[in-house]
Amino acid sequence: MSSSAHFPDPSSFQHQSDQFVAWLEANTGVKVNPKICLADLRSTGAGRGVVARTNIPEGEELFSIPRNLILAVQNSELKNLLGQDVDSLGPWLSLMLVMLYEYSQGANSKWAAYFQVLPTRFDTLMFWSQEELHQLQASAIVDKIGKQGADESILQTILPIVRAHPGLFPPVNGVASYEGDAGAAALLELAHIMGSLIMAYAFDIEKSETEEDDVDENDESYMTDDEDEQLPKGMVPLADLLNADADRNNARLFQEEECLVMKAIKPIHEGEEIFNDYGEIPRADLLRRYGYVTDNYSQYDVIELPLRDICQAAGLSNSDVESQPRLELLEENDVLDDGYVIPRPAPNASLQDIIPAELVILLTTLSLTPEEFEQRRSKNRPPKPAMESNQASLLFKILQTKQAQYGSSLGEDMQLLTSILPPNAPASLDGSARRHKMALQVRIGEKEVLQAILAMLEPLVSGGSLKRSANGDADTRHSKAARV
Ligand SMILES: C[S@@+](CC[C@H](N)C(=O)[O-])C[C@H]1O[C@@H](n2cnc3c(N)ncnc32)[C@H](O)[C@@H]1O
Repeated sequence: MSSSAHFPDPSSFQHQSDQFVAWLEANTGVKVNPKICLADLRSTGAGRGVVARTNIPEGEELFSIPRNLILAVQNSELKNLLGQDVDSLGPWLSLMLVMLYEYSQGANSKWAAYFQVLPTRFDTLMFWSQEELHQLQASAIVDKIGKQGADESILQTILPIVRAHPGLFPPVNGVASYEGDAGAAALLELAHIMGSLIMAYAFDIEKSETEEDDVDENDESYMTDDEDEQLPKGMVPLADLLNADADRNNARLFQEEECLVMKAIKPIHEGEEIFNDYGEIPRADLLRRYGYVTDNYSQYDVIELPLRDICQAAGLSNSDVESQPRLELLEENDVLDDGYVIPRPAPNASLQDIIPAELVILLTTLSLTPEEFEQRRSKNRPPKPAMESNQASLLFKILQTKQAQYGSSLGEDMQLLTSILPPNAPASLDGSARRHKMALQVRIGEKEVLQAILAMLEPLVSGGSLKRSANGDADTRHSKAARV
């Protein structure tokens, strides 16, 4: 979140905040602790946020939102009006459809005042131009945006429903109709706003004990994400106006039987911002899902190595399991992945701490001589994960190749970052400059991880043998090292 540019009517920013709080407090069952307030943090690039007016002790309730005020499928009239099971669309698309419906009702929606404080523009990667995405260079995050899949889901699932019920979904924002290509494009744009709000604002809503546990197993077509649970999603007013901070997290949402309650999990001092937590996510994911980065998430930065790149570095012609017996052996034994994640090494971490065992097994399998591999294959037994010089050399080569794909060095990027943002520059940049800076931060983090792992591998590589690739090319000396 940046500045005014992200909100529909920035000139009424404070007025909208006041109206939102007034609406919220007018709802039965809502409790807002007078020790907190909604603050304008646009000058720091954080949009709205919640701040403590006075000291708050640990454990104190900050606010409580009754379950019936959550913007969710179960609370919207749409499920009664549509004549089809909205829940069956899955957590993402069902909430998207409900939000489209409620947004289209304008002032008649129960959540009209809530929509007024939600942004309509985002810096999440879904909205970056090709030129802006190019700034992320070789980051694996570029392949995870899922824009095409999201477009398809919206056009194939949401658009037909909207077109079949023009009375429920009157076109908004000056659009004449959702028919034709122009109508489809308009709906796509609006649906992406709702999808992005869900991605950055929604909570997974645990069912209360009295509700039936009838969760459907549906595909999450909006996202290419990692969520495997299928809890319904909901927009929780006020709870989602808390910003997040990896180090300064001081509040948590507790899902109780009747209400969702935000509580202080640490003493909070007067004037301090109240922060939620997004978990241990790398800055690349922070950018993809939430559209911002801060340095204190750099501790969670990772480097991701696609299987394709590993196979290429090992001299395989492709990474198709069917045509590569070595991959087939691993697949059959359930130890093959599409890609491998290596975290930023903590101080004093060993290779064993950071290199996933599955990756070491892959490196070992790719380093076997043809004879060794045939032995393994005949027993259908993959090798044990042991990081020796061969594996280290192959990984070293893979990481060097990855490093070269970025197109600029860590040193060059650091210089560029300083030139973009001298120490006394304002905290918030706007538009493309802001995106450029965030892309730089992400790729700097990944290059730092690469450099750190290369340095850790160096002694094993130089003290050990030469590389031995999948085709069994020469191996000279052996040196045992870390067992992973
Ligand atoms: C759940 S909302 C929080 C409320 C939001 N600030 C607003 O004004 O609507 C999440 C969004 O807030 C912004 N955000 C959250 N934490 C932030 C932080 N520490 N610094 C800057 N922006 C932050 C990001 O744009 C993110 O997508």
